[in-house]
Amino acid sequence: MSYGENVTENAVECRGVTVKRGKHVAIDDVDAVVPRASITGLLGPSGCGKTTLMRAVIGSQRNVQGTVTVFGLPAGSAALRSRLGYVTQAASVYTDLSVRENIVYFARLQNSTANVDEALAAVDLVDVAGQRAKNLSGGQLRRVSIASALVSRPDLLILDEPTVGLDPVLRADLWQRFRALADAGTTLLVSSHVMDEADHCDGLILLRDGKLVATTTAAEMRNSTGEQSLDEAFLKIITDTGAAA
Ligand SMILES: Nc1ncnc2c1ncn2[C@@H]1O[C@H](COP(=O)(O)OP(=O)(O)OP(=O)(O)O)[C@@H](O)[C@H]1O
Repeated sequence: MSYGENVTENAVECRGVTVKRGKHVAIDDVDAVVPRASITGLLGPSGCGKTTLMRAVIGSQRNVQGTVTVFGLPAGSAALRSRLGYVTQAASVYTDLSVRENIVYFARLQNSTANVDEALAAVDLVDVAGQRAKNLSGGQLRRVSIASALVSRPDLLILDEPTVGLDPVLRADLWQRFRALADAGTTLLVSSHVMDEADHCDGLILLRDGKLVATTTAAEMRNSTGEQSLDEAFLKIITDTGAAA
């Protein structure tokens, strides 16, 4: 049985989702689910539609056909706003403010600053909380963005390429933190164009050219193809499924 087929408690369900951006079909009839309290990787080459699908889940994407439900409600419902955190590829950080002030700002938008320390600790920013954001490294800035989303304690955290450009140590550290969040009950949907990141995910949604290639796991990718390298396994899967055409 494929990953997710028998899960009743899905955080996200996409059925027959198609998104046209201009004349281009960015997402083409995609069915996929994101189980609760787990890490789902949304993987595929650059331009395959990862951001578009995430925006459909957030409810910010126009021209979405098919159905996208989040915690049983239509994507974009007002009742979902406080339950979702979305971290885009571009860091959304006020560089003139300190790290803590950034997090407090986003906390105030949610009417509660109760979780500021918790959010800073979750991404290991406590030691630099007083520093101006403009003096931070790229990896630290990325973590400020994540903390800004975490401060509202979202049930579903959507992260668009959070590890891109980070060194291997920082990448591993971030994945550990994502795992801790999932273990504590948060659902994570994480995009990446790096197949190796599949090993950190409980389940995978593989996309290519807007089409669903497979819903699977890293272990299943290796087993079904006999390839140890996930890049090679992905290539074999798209060849075998005809998605390479
Ligand atoms: N505003 C837009 N108008 C028309 N087409 C767009 C627009 N934004 C994106 N696209 C196209 O939609 C497709 C999917 O883009 P999307 O950003 O979702 O892919 P992605 O997998 O997230 O890529 P990346 O990893 O490079 O961010 C691409 O072919 C892209 O060129």
